[in-house]
Amino acid sequence: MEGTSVATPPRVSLLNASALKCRNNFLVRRRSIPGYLFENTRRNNNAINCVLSQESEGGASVASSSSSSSVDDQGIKIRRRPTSGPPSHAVGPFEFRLQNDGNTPRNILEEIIWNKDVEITQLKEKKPLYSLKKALDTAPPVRDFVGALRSAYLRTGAPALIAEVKKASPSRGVLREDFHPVNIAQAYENGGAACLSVLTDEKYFQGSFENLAAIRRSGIKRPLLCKEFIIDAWQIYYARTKGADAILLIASVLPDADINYMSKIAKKFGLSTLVEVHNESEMDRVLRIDGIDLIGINNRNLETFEVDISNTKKLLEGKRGEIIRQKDIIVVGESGLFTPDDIAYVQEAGVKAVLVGESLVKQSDPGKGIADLYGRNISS
Ligand SMILES: O=C(O)c1ccccc1NCC(=O)[C@H](O)[C@H](O)COP(=O)(O)O
Repeated sequence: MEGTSVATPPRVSLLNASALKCRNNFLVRRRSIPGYLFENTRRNNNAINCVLSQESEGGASVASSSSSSSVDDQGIKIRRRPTSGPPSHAVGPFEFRLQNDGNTPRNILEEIIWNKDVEITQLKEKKPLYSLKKALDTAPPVRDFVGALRSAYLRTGAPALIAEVKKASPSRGVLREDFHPVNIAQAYENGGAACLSVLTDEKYFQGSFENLAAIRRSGIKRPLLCKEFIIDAWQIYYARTKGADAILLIASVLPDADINYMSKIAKKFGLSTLVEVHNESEMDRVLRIDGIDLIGINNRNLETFEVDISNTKKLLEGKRGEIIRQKDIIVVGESGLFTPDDIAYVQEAGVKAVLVGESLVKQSDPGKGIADLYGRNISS
């Protein structure tokens, strides 16, 4: 049934309906965001979420964004959710899914985001924003993620290491069977990692928010990046309740207005925001967003899984590199880093930090893996 187009009834987006509701009974103002949200959310939980969703749908953005381009101009190819009708239909014992329709993810990243959309909707039902307030008030203090990277870079003269606690991934399958996140985190800290990245997505990476919380509770001193696919501001609050010190925003998924707004929410909590790009267009977008001080260049194409560390060099050349230096932005080289030559290559390109998962987590002694990766001991 390749390419078969099936007429589907026009779908009244629930979002639009709630947005109307939102406008009728709720004026959204941006004062102290977290406090404001709690002050009003009890009465209008959906209203806040509808505004966030409205922004994420590229609707009228409430948060001011320094980028004036529309969502369409931003070249974002990842669709937030299926575009029409049910994802598939069953005939007797068989389930049919039309090819090339709006309901089949075009790549793994889009599949992850569509799954995340459903997952977060269900989580928000169970734990509405106002219910997180007590957990937020008792969360462990935030640690300076960017400050730790800067200190490590100055101490060692090499790119600071963000070591990733990752059991599995879509591109590489299970990386480590005997996966004990706290032990791995401890080995990373002993080996000289400046910060840690903890995968919290369960379905595609076998991670969890409980891993993040357990590492935070264990006494590990290194700041923690919650490696989650963020599509809704609620996830920022939830990550903080689990002890996150930094969050990840992916430019190929989020419009500028969402990156702008969500990074401001993060800043309200003292969290750092790592904004991840993969190509020149995404880099140019992010460089126009005020207040971004940490940019990750992913050498892995999250749609094709192709990994090429020259991508880091490409995105730091010329004017882009100049702007980054002028704005004192820390750039993190991410993915596909296995040897001292790889580290030297991205450092030469201009990164001051690297994010490394596979080449470390697969080691029987991940701490020793760090010394092998750098060609020397970088622990303090
Ligand atoms: O790694 C994947 O297969 C993947 C697929 C879709 C979205 C994200 C994915 N990985 C996240 C990362 O970018 C890596 O975990 C991180 O950069 C570390 O990469 P590596 O050192 O190559 O494990």
